[in-house]
Amino acid sequence: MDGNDATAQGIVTGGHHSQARARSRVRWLPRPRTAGVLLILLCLLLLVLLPELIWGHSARTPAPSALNQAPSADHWLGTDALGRDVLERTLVAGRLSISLSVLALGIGVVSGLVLGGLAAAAGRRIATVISGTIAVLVAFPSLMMALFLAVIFGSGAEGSTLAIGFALTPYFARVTENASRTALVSDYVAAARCLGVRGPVLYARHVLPSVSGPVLTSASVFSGTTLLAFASLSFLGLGVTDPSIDWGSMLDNGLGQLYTNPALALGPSLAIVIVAIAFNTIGETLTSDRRRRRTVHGRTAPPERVNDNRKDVGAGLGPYLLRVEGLAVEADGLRGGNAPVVDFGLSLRAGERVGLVGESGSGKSLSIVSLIKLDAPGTTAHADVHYFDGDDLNKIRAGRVLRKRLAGRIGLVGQDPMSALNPVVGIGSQMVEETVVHGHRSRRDAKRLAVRVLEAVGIQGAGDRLRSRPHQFSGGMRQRVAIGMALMDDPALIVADEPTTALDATVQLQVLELLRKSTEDTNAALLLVSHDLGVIANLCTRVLVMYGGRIVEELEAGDLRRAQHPYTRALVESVPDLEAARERRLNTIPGRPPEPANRPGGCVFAPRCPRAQADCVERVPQLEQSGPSRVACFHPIPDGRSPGTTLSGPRRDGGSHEGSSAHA
Ligand SMILES: Nc1ncnc2c1ncn2[C@@H]1O[C@H](COP(=O)(O)OP(=O)(O)OP(=O)(O)O)[C@@H](O)[C@H]1O
Repeated sequence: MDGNDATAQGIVTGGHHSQARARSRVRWLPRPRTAGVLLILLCLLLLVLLPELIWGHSARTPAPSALNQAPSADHWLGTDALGRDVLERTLVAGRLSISLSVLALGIGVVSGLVLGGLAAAAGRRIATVISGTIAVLVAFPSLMMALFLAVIFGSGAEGSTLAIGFALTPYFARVTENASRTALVSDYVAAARCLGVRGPVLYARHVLPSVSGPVLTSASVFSGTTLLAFASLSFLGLGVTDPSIDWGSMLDNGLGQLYTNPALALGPSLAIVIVAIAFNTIGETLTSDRRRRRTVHGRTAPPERVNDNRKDVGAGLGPYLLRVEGLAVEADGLRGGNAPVVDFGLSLRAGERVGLVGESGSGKSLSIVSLIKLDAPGTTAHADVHYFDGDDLNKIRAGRVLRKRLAGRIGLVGQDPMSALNPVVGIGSQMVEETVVHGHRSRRDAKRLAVRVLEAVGIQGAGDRLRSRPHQFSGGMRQRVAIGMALMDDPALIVADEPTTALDATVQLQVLELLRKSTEDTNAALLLVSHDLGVIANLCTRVLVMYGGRIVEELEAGDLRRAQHPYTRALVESVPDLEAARERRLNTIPGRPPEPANRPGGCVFAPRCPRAQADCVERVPQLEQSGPSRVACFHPIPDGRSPGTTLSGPRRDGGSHEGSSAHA
């Protein structure tokens, strides 16, 4: 083990306290970016309120003594054909331009919420019609739609506001529909339904709070577009008309004299660009704040994002981060019941750590790569329900669009850090490249971040190690680097596929602690695949047990010793226990899991199961609630009892008799 490895845990833990102190010191200071946005909002507000009060009259009153003057000390942007100061008019026009944009945005948001909510919650036929209509309307460019509607609603401030507002409706409806569908399949909505909450009340109380985040984020992003749409309509003579002024109508006037008095068009053009950038900056900040949580990089997050998934579960707040139902992975020639993965389902909340365990060949790897839309070669995956972080992945076109959408939101930590890192490229370049390619940061920022991440994962002298190649690190350090790489973009989900298999026992512990700390710091969810039940029990709160391509049991990690499925129990009893009597023989499970093509009918585990009975070979048991767990077994072990029959007992089928290690 490397010195770095030996001390890394201490560094990480020690750093925690000093970070906490630093955090408490700066808790009440707004981040520079937030302060910048507040400043922008204040400026916009002043722009809406003050110029009208100060120059409202003079900006509209002709001044025959100063017609068409060029920019000067008295008139910074010159005067127009009636002698009015262009700068004053530009500032006064801001009131209508900004307030009408906000109003149109409000119309778009409210109508989108209603339409999208109906598309998600109405009966199947109505929902299909509304959803289809939204899909068609979204396909139209919003400006074309606004032009079309402006003809219907008429020109002028009112008509153009309604036209632009309703032109935005389909976009907000689409966002609302997607977010509502995610919320509607959540457990807390099911629980509310059980309590008799229905209809609009259910929607307002339990669905709307989940929808409001993405809708508000979209609204801020669309605000820039709305402003430009107003300018375009006024420019075309369909928007604000004399004596009122907005930037679009000023542009309309200015363009006629572009060659004789260019400042006339320059004023409103600059104003549109500056305010559109301001709106988009606000939108971007909201978007990134929503995605980004407090991280090991030292950036901060809202206090409510601090890891506390129990609070989340208890209060039923927020939708799942990841929800998959009916996932099947088919390989060439292996379909239906013989597909490598059949009917896999998983719901994961932000900050939650879930373990996936099962013997080799049970389908763990295929399931997780399909969960994150990285289909293994030669296989195809499809799921009935597949939501991630507010996105319905079934609705996003596979390929580049999907990849771009998921970029940086999922961090993958593989088994072998050597194969995860390019051996001929310095680790700094690899870390920087990923995040720059995702378009999330400039190269310089990414480099600074890489140093902070490496420090956080316990690499000493991180700045100097950026140029080091993977072979210059020990195995444990390489895995730390791989974890650091996965954390670079602040992912919402970390998927770790047997991350400690290639490491020795002491380094394993440090890497697991690092994963725990990283997920706690960032509130990222963790899906951990491991053969080692001890690892899973130590790190995860919930465990999914796979066998023969299916989930056979889902239980709390603390309940593993009371597992009800004979397979899970056999796995648990095969783990050495320091408290158990030394003479106690460890269990082994006879035989080995069948290949997908040779799976028996009925319960796949039946041929190796000491509790199997006639019905087990006739039907496939489905995952059903049994006490606190969900079990797919016709004859589960009653809570607290031992399986009754030795698991290394005689076999019932003609399959292989080579005893497989009972370790998963
Ligand atoms: N491309 C493929 N085509 C056909 N069968 C496949 C393909 N990939 C995997 N399989 C089969 O699917 C089953 C599940 O494989 P998977 O790699 O998901 O298992 P696993 O539980 O992750 O095993 P391990 O723990 O050894 O990684 C295996 O029997 C494997 O042989």
